[in-house]
Amino acid sequence: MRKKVIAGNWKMYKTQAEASEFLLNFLHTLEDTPEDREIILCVPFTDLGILSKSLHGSRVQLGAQNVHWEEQGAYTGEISGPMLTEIGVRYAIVGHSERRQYFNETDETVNLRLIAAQRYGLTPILCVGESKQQRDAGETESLIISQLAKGLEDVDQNNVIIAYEPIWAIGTGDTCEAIEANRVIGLIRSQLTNPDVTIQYGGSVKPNNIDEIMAQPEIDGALVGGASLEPSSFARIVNYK
Ligand SMILES: O=C(CO)COP(=O)(O)O
Repeated sequence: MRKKVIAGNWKMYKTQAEASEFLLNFLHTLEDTPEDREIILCVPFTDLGILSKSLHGSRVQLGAQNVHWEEQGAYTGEISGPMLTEIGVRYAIVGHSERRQYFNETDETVNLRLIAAQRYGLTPILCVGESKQQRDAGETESLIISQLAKGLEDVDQNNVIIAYEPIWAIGTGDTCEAIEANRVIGLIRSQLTNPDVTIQYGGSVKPNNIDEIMAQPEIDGALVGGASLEPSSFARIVNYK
């Protein structure tokens, strides 16, 4: 059975005070959440310490939004795997389209980060997905196959999550049709050596579309941006039917 995983990606939102306030209003909503699903919050680096303490003993796991490939070194602005695992972080998003677009992340650096995440005991969440221009040009399939081949080289597929995030659906309210997301995720699965990898959909996931998304046979979870910032909307998503 593939694991169901709902992850929030807070991006560059929430101070420590705001993060604590979120938890006050969120954790009690998990009382009746079915055991079959895992819940992750991927938060800014500055929130990790305080959330690690507050989430101790809860069923919510902690994730970072990036991780460097070296254990330590002269890499201003970066963070290493051991720095994350030391404070209880279990997951790290790698290769998010915002990193690829604004911070020059390439398939090669994404691959290095994935391998390092695993080496230091983290489970990486690899993001792949096409732009509107690439979709309109009919390049979706070839792009995703290429991102997977390069990103997953020498990566252990027993310890990775993949998120299909079409760039045109991120932050736009323009969700990919559930059936189309299911088709692309099926394509992703066909490229893997381990068919049991958890594959999420991300891009304008909201309380009003999560049930349809999670009803698709290939989709094992969601990577949620904007709707994970508000306790009640993230609670509704986590408690999908
Ligand atoms: O980028 C995303 C999650 O990583 C998706 O963001 P939104 O849910 O805000 O569209």
